[in-house]
Amino acid sequence: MRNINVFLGSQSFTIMNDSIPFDTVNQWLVEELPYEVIWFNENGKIVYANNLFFKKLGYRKSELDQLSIFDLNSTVTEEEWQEHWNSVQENRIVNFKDTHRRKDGKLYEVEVFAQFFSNNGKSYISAIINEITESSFYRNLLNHAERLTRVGGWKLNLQDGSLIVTEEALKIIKVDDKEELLPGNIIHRFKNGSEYQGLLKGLMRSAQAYDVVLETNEKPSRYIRSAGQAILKGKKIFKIIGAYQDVTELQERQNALRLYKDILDNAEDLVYVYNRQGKLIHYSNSVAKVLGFTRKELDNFSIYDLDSSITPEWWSEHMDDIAKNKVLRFEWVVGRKDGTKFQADITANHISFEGEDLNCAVIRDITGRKQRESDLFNAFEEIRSLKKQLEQENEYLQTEIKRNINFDNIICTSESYAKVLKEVEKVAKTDTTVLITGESGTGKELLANGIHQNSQRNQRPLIKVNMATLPNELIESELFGHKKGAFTGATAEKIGKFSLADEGTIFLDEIGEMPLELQSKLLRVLQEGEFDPLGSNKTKKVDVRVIAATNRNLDEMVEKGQFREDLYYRLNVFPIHNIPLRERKEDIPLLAQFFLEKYSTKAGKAFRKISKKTIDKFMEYPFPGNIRELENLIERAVILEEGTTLFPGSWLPANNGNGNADTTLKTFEQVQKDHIVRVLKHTKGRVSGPNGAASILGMKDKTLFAKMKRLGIERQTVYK
Ligand SMILES: Nc1ncnc2c1ncn2[C@@H]1O[C@H](COP(=O)(O)OP(=O)(O)OP(=O)(O)O)[C@@H](O)[C@H]1O
Repeated sequence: MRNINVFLGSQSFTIMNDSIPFDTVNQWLVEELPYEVIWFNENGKIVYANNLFFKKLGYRKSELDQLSIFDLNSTVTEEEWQEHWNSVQENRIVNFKDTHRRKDGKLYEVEVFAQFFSNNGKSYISAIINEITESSFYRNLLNHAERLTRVGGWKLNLQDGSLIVTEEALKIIKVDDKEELLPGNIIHRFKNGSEYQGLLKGLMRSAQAYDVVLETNEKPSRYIRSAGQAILKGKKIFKIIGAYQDVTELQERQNALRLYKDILDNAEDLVYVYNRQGKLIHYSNSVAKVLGFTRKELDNFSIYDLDSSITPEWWSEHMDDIAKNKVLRFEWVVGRKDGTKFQADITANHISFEGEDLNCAVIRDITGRKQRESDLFNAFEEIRSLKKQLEQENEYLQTEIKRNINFDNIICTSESYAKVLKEVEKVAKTDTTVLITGESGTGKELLANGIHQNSQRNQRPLIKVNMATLPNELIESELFGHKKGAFTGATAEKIGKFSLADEGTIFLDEIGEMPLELQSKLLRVLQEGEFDPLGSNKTKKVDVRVIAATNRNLDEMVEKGQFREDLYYRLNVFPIHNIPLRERKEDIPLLAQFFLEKYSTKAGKAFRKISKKTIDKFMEYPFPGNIRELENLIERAVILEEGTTLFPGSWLPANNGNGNADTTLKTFEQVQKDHIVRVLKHTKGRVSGPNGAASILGMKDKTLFAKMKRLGIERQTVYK
């Protein structure tokens, strides 16, 4: 058997000459060749044509009998055909270019390889035809594609060392001489040259293909993709071919993408990408780190695995919302694998990627921020409440200052009162509740003040409340405060005196006047240190020292059921009894001198002394209004008299010395009642003002009113 090798450009193939007529395999091969194959006999008649021939020229196979070279080439004469036959017979293979005609008359350029052969005593020409226009078109197309994709090729024949390179390959490597592309030269052009050298060796020695991206040594560097493959002849490596492609732009884009991915992955915020079905299709490293899931778990997760409260309906609406608004921002509680949760701020961005709606959610843990916000809010609330408290304390202190009460000036020379002051000194240092009893004007408030000033609470206020001067219905709100709208007229919130006195002392004057129904509330503060402001369901806690005072007999009131026994015992922990002035008369001269100096200075008078006679008068007088009465008496005298010494005058009480006999027969309350009635008669029923009964009795107006009410004295009746 003799093989005939047919070369077509760079392609080559073999047909087996002895096998005509074909065996099945060979016929199939020729039939399907990508070239037209035609056999002519000596007359130019076509005896065989393959599939491509019929397809290209437009003839049906049944028309083969009528076809000859003259149909294919209308310009050929019979003589020319004969000459051609002879030439092919002589040269065995002839190669030429020609123009052929299709059935529809259209002409096309061809390259023909004609070959002479004989079979069973008959001779034929076999022509293998290739359309030139088509192959040059492909070549052109390839050139364009090479430039477009910046791909250049090379081929190295290992047998003879010959190297073929395309122009684009030279351009990519930026050299003119193709020798520069030889393995020994090219490797120096890349940063990782030794690695590339290894790849080329592997290709040449053991046909190991490669496809890598190399970075050039230039400045700025470029990225060149290099792929190589071996062509084998049997087992022997015969040629190696390869391609270079400049992928700098692509690589830079990829580098940038990698950078973005790195940034995303290492961001503290959690980044998720979900699709419409809720599938988690991308997530940053932080998601696994913060939530505690493994990557394997997350890879198979959907939004429903991460948040069981989400339903498909909700998710679908959420995705619609994001698609409509492009960005949505909201707060959400995010759960971790271990069941713990954190407050998050979520920004959900709509992304349309390859025709799919995606939700890229950036999640920020705002637990710290929330805590700071709440701390700030609480601090603000505290400041607001402290400010209010300070304002009210200030207001209170302002009124106290206006009242001009002497805090430190306790005058004493009597032994009996010195004992009282000793008790005050002892109890002051403790936090014990003190009950000061004694008649009106004996200096109970002064003692309370002394206790507070000498206690550890003296940096905080001493808050005073007089039960007798307050209408019953206001006592509760005055003591415990009220919320806005707690009762008609409560137009604003009011902080009660107990709150104002927090960490300080409260002085509850005339405690005996406290309404029974409120006594339990006071007991609760004394025992638990807590109370509920009017109209509020929020219990307040306070740390207040209580000093109570009364001029009434609480023992008796308890017996009569007018005062709670438990409260009485709670108040009476440390009783201090203030002695009436008539029982410590030795204090009168000193007190009188003290008040003279005080009011003289105030009125701009020259008084320095009190005459012996005046003092004697004082000593005879029982002073039912106690020290306050003495003080008021001197104040009045200083206004009325002139000079440096205070002599007796009309300002002295008229009944001076007379009342003593009667008082022994009557209760003190009765004496008080008689005295008040007498003074009221004297003032013609007037209570207030400089010549009113309160002033003469040395009492505050309100105290006198309260006293009159308690003793059943009616102003009008008295006057009539
Ligand atoms: N020992 C004292 N030295 C100087 N001044 C005194 C003394 N005791 C009382 N006073 C003065 O007498 C006046 C009446 O005192 P205070 O208001 O403390 O009496 P009270 O017992 O609380 O009266 P009431 O029961 O009517 O409220 C005040 O101006 C007070 O300064």
